[in-house]
Amino acid sequence: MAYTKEPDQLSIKTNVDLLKERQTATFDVASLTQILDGGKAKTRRRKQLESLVLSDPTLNPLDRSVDRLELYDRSLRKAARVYELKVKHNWSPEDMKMVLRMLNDEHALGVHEVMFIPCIERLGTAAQRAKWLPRAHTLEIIGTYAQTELGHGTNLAGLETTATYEPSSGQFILNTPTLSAMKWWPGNLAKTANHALVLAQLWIAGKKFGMQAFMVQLRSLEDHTLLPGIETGDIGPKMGVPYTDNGYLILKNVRIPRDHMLAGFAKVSADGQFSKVGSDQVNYLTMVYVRAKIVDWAFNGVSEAVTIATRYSAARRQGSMKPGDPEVQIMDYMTQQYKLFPALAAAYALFFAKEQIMKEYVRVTKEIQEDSNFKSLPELHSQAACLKSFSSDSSSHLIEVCRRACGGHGYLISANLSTIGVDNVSVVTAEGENTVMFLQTARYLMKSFAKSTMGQPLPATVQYLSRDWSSYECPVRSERDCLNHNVISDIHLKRASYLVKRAADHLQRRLSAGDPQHVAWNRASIDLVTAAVGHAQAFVVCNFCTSLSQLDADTQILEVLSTLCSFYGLHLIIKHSGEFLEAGSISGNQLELIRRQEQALLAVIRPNAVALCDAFDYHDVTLNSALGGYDGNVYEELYGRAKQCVLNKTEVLPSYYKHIQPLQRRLKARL
Ligand SMILES: CCCCCCCC/C=C\CCCCCCCCCCCCCCCC(=O)SCCNC(=O)CCNC(=O)[C@H](O)C(C)(C)COP(=O)(O)OP(=O)(O)OC[C@H]1O[C@@H](n2cnc3c(N)ncnc32)[C@H](O)[C@@H]1OP(=O)(O)O
Ligand SMILES: Cc1cc2nc3c(=O)[nH]c(=O)nc-3n(C[C@H](O)[C@H](O)[C@H](O)COP(=O)(O)OP(=O)(O)OC[C@H]3O[C@@H](n4cnc5c(N)ncnc54)[C@H](O)[C@@H]3O)c2cc1C
Repeated sequence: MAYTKEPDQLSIKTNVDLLKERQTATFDVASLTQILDGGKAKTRRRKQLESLVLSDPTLNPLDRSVDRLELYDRSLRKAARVYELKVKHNWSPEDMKMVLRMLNDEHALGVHEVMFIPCIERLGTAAQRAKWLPRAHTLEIIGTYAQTELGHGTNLAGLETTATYEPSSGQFILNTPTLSAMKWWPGNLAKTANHALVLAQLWIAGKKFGMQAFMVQLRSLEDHTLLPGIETGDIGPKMGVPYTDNGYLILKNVRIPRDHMLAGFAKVSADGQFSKVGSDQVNYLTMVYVRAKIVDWAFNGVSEAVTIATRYSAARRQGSMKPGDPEVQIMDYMTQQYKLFPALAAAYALFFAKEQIMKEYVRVTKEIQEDSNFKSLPELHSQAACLKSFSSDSSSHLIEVCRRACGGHGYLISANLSTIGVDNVSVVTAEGENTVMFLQTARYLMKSFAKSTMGQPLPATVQYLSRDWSSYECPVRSERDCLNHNVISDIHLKRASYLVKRAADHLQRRLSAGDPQHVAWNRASIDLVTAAVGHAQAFVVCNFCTSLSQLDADTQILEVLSTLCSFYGLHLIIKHSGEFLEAGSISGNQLELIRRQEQALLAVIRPNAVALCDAFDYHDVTLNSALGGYDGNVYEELYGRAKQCVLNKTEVLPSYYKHIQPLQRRLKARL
């Protein structure tokens, strides 16, 4: 099977059409891969890890169509193996990131890795970090992040789990007071974790002090049995991520010591005095981190899906343009290019967006942790919220477009597009439901807009709101003008600024009509979400342009990416043309020029499409797709995998002897 081979060794057998596609590339794929990896040394390191990890028999992906228990067992086996290798080879956090990405079909310990550990790192004191992190890194303690409850996920103020401080014993007593207060959803909670960071309302002497994070041991470290007062279980099968044991948790008078409240920013003294440093929202920092990570996962999802669909579209021939002519590669159809290339462009746009938001996250958390400076937190929250939502909305849509672009074969599990899609769609809801997150950004935009009208300075991401747009005139006069990145950026910023003002005006109109603030907010919320989406798109497009202007790459790579960037910006304008026209960003004539240029760019992108996917450098094992292998031998692969299907294990199945043969005999006997 091709998925056990090194892609580099496959060129002799490669599908001829794919080979030709690679010959038309105008840039050096390996150099672009190095840029995407963050440098030559990182590519080399990733390749080293790849040959170690992906040739490991325990970690080799298998068909997913097995039962839940087997899936859980297999993914835990893989996770255990990853940790064994991590300790053996002393992998750095950067190495772990690469390994998780190459094994992206299963993350049995995902919440431990992505939420539990980061939460201790961000919200714990130095002593707490020293106490728990080494044990977490060696899996002596396996943790979950238990925040969401049956009754409340979005509205954190509504969480009902209580942690009541008792000065006489110096302990917190944790309780689940109602059915709706039971924790519901946390990954790794049901069966895997032996500890949980439980987010609960802190009560001291009858007074509530808001949500805090408490370290609670759930299971014995000897035999993994549940401790007294703890009830957990799995919440049942889900649409995707079947390998994760998302769980429920009921706490009955569970006592923990005072130093088990994460106290980096809030403390309870022995006699029950509560004190805090900086913003209340600092407890939400782990969520900001995961939202930034989700931009990265969205990038992974789209880049994988588009690699599969593009290679398949090069290898697949069906129909001819002119009757009697040989059949064409399906990628020759313009409509097919119009499915694939927006996804390809979005993948690169999201790559640069995730780089930027992660950089900001590191900068701002450093300011918070080292200088107790919370100044940039609101802007970071606003950006993480809208980018999380925009990227996961885009990836869910585009992965499905890629699946459909593969016709009937795209519907097979062996194409792996359904799995990539259904896993990816979970992050539309997880870590802050997208509409709710867009509304958080809108809240920041409304405040920023108000500041701009008062002439106050604004942070970088919203500075465009302070610009005087009254003299703006879109300079597009020809199709060629449409390629200019400054022009494209301005068109997007003008539209975003209009949508923010439109939402602010709506809000003000409601308030002037006498609506209380919360009523006005709800009535204006559709426009508010639209404004946040426009803001996110403008950011992603401008950031793509700026990132390219700063990129250290050869001219061929810059040229190809520049085309892709223009296409992405123009495509979004076409998709939301009504808003751009209404905003006065462009005129009707300019819209027509943009449409022509957008479509003309498909032919410019086409020769590099396969190479741009190759540059993501996904190993065949990681893609695990019969349609998306590097060698493009799609039919051999489909047939090979079909032969492995459990129904094909015997020529005649026992079910035939059980159900059909006796019936046939009975029916025949009646005649
Ligand atoms: C899920 C499976 C993933 C599969 C991935 C598939 C793809 C894989 C591909 C590649 C893989 C690569 C390897 C990766 C390995 C993967 C492992 C996966 C495992 C981990 C997955 C974990 C995912 C999910 C986990 C969770 O869901 S945890 C729970 C998350 N919960 C939420 O997000 C709750 C949402 N609600 C809120 O955030 C808030 O309550 C609210 C809605 C923002 C409202 O806040 P509040 O009640 O305080 O009210 P407001 O009045 O609105 O706000 C008051 C002020 O506070 C400001 N604010 C709010 N939030 C924040 C914040 N976070 N930071 C800073 N400031 C904040 C707000 O702006 C207000 O400010 P003001 O100045 O205006 O007053
Ligand atoms: C795969 C997966 C993994 C998860 N992992 C974890 C985990 O590890 N730990 C954990 O604690 N949680 C986890 N969760 C829970 C997740 O964080 C919540 O489901 C999520 O935050 C959404 O909250 P909710 O379910 O309460 O949705 P709701 O808030 O009930 O959303 C339902 C609808 O109501 C709308 N809505 C709600 N509030 C508003 C508002 N204020 N304004 C406008 N519209 C609104 C939403 O837009 C949505 O359309 C996970 C969820 C999933 C799906």
